[in-house]
Amino acid sequence: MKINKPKHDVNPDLAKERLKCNFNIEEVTNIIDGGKDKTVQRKKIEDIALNNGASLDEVPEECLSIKERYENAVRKSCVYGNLVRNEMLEITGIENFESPVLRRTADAFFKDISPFMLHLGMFVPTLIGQCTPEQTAEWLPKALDMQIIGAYAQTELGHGTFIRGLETTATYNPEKEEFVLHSPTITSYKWWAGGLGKTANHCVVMAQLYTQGKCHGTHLFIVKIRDLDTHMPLPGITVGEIGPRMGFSSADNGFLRFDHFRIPRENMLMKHAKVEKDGVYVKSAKHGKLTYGTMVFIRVTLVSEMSFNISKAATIAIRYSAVRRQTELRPNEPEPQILDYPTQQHKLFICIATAHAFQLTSCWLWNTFQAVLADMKKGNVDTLPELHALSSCLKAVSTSDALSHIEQCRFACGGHGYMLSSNLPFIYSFVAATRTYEGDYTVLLLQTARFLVKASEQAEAGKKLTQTVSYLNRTANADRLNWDNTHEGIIKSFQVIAAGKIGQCVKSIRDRTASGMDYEDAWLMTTVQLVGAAEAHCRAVLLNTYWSEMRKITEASSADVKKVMHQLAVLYLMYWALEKTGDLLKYSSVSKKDLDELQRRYEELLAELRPNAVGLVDAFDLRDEILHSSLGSYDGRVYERLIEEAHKSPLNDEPVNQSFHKYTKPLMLGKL
Ligand SMILES: CC/C=C\C/C=C\C/C=C\C/C=C\C/C=C\C/C=C\CCCCC(=O)SCCNC(=O)CCNC(=O)[C@H](O)C(C)(C)COP(=O)(O)OP(=O)(O)OC[C@H]1O[C@@H](n2cnc3c(N)ncnc32)[C@H](O)[C@@H]1OP(=O)(O)O
Ligand SMILES: Cc1cc2nc3c(=O)[nH]c(=O)nc-3n(C[C@H](O)[C@H](O)[C@H](O)COP(=O)(O)OP(=O)(O)OC[C@H]3O[C@@H](n4cnc5c(N)ncnc54)[C@H](O)[C@@H]3O)c2cc1C
Repeated sequence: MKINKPKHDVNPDLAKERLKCNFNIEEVTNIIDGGKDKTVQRKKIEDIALNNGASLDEVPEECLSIKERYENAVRKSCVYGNLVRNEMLEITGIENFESPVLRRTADAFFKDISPFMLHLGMFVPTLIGQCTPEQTAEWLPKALDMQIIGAYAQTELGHGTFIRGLETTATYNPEKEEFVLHSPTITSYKWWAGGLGKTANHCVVMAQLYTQGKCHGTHLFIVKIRDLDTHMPLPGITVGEIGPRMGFSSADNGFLRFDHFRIPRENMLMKHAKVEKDGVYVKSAKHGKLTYGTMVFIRVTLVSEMSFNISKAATIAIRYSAVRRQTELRPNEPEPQILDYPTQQHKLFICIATAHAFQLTSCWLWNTFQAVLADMKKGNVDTLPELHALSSCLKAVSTSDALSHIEQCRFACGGHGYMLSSNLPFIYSFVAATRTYEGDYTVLLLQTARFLVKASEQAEAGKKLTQTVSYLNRTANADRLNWDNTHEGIIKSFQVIAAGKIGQCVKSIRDRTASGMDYEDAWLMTTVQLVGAAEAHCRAVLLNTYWSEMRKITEASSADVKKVMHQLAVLYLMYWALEKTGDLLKYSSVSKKDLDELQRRYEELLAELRPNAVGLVDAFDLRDEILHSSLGSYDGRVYERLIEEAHKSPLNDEPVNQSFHKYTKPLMLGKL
C-alpha cells in the first residue's frame, strides 16, 4: 500500500512499534473501507482534496476572530465545494453525494466545521426524500450544482424535541395559490439551523400547515430567504446568527423569523401529502411520520460518523502514547512509554474496537435502511417502525459512547491533550453536539422503548417478532440465564439483560396502572427504567452485530488479520460485560469467580493487543492533513510540532504586548 511518506524522520519509538506489528495493515484498511476497490477510490478522492488546497490555513483557525473564522471557512468551503462538484462526485457517482469519503476529506479543510455542511448533509437529502418528481427536477440539480445553498430549519427557540409543538405557520391562500409563512411568537423563531445565519439563500422549513381553516400538522416547505445576487434577506425575513457556542465555531447556526412571508404553493414538499390549488389537503403517505425521513437518514449516517471520530481520537492518543514516556518504574531504567501502562491500554484499546464495532454496525444499518426504502417504494411501510427504533437507539448510544471514549483519549494525552493543536478538543466538541442534535439521547431511547414495550407484549402473546427483537421470543419468560463463559454466551446474556429490563418496565407500567394511575403517568414514572431498557437492547444489538459481521467479513482474511480482528471483537464483548457486572449478576447466574476470570482474561487480552496497537491505528489510514494533530501525526514529531504550533499564537507576534504599557505597568507603579 502506498503510504504518504513523512517529510521528517519518524520518532524512533513509533518506528519500533511499527516493526512489532504482526498483521498486514493494508488488509485491515481494506476491511474498514469495505473492500480493496473502496480503499483505492478513497485514496484517489483524498489525493484530489489534499492536492488542491486542503490545510490552507496560514494562521490556525482557532486564532482568528469569529468573523475571520467564518469568512475563512466560507473561502475553504467554496474551494472544497467546487472540488466536490467538479471532481469528487465524478468518482463516487452523484447518487453517493453523502459518501463518508467526502465527509472525511472535508476534515482536511476544516478542523471545526464547514458552514456548507448542512447543505449537503440535510438540505439535499430532504429534497431527495420529500419532493415529488417535478419538484426534484426543479430543485435538486440546482442544489447539487450549488447554484442554491440550503439549510434545514426545523428547530425553534421554544421547541426542538417536540416537533408537533412547532409554532411556525404556513397558511394556504387559494386565491393567490400561495402559502403565507409566519412566526407568531418569540418562541417560534427558527433557531439553530446550520448555515442559515449568513450562508444559505434557501432553506427547508418545518411549519404547521393550515388550509381551509384546519391545521394538518407539520409539513416541509422550501423557502428562498435571500436574494441570489445581493444575498440580502428578502422582505418579510429576519435572519441572523445565534452567537458563539461550545463548538461549531466556524459555522453560522442561524435564527429566522417570518413576517407573513409568501411562497408559491409548489414550494410545499409534496411527496407524502399535498394541498390542491383549491386548498383541499390530500395525504398520500401510508405512515404518519414520513416527513421525519431526513432525521432517520441522518441518524443512520451518524453511526459511521461516530466510528470515524473515534478512529481519529484513537489514532492521536495511541501514537502519542507510543512517543510519550513518563515515570520511572524501576530505578535506573528508562521511563516506559505510557502505552505500556495497562490503565492506558484500558482507556485506548476499547476505542479501536469501538471504531470497528460502529463501522460494521453502520454498514449493516445502512443495508437495513436501504431495504426499508425499497419496501416503502412498493407501498409497504411495515418495516419502518423497527428501523425507527433501531436508528434511534443506535444514534443515541453511538454518539454517547463516542463522546466518552474521545474524552478518555484526551485524558490519555494528559495536558497536551487539552491543547487545541492536538485536535482532541475539536473532535470532542463536535461529537458533544451529536449527542443532542438530530434527537436528544434520552428522547431517542424513549422512542426505542415504545417499540420494545410493544414487542414485549407481542412476544408474551406468542407472536413471532422481527429480527432485531426476536430474542424476546426466546427470552421473554426466562428468569435468569445460566452463565456461559463464551463469546456467544456474553451476547446471549446481553439479550437476557435487555429482555429482563423490558419485562420489568412492562410490569412497572402494569402495576402502576393497576393501582389507579393513567397510562401516561405510569409510562412517565417508568421512563428512567425505559431508557435503561432501550440502552440494554442497543448494547445487545451492537454486540451481536459486531460479532457476527466481524466473523463474516474476515472469512477470507489471512490468519493474522483474522486473529487481531477477533481479539478486538472479544475485547469489546469483555469490556461491556465488565462494565455491566451489576446487570449480569441480576439477570444471569454469573458468579464472582466467573467475573474474576473474565477480568483476568480481559487484562491478558490488553497485553496481547499491545504490540499491534500502533499498527491498528495506522490501519485507519488517516492522513496527517485529516488528523490535524500535533500529537497524532504519522512521524510522531510531537514535541517539535507543539513548539511550532505555540509559535503560531498571535500573542507571540511581538515580544511585549501593548497591555503591559497600558495596564500592567501602571498597576505596578501604583498609577492606575
Ligand atoms: C458544499 C460542500 C462543502 C462542505 C461540506 C462539507 C462536508 C459535507 C460532507 C458531507 C455531509 C455528511 C454528513 C453530515 C452529517 C450530519 C449532519 C450534520 C449535522 C446535523 C445538524 C443537526 C440537524 C438537526 O438537529 S435537525 C433537527 C432534528 N430534530 C430532531 O431530531 C427532533 C427529535 N424529535 C423527534 O424526532 C420527534 O418529535 C419525536 C420522535 C421525539 C416525537 O415525535 P411525535 O411527537 O411526532 O411522535 P410520537 O407521538 O412520539 O410518536 C408517534 C408514533 O410515531 C413514531 N415515530 C416518531 N418518529 C418517527 C420516525 N422518524 N419514523 C417513523 N416513526 C416515527 C413513534 O415511534 C410512534 O409510534 P407508535 O407506534 O405510535 O409508538
Ligand atoms: C450544534 C447543533 C446544530 C444543530 N443544527 C440544527 C439544524 O441544522 N436544524 C435544526 O432544525 N436543528 C438543529 N439543531 C437543534 C437540535 O436538533 C435540537 O437542539 C435537539 O433536537 C434537541 O432539542 P432541544 O434543544 O429542544 O432540547 P430539549 O428538548 O429542550 O431537551 C432538553 C432536555 O430535556 C429532555 N427532554 C425533552 N423532552 C423530553 C421527553 N419527552 N422526555 C424526557 N426528557 C425530555 C432532554 O433529554 C434534554 O435533557 C442543532 C443543535 C445543535 C446543538
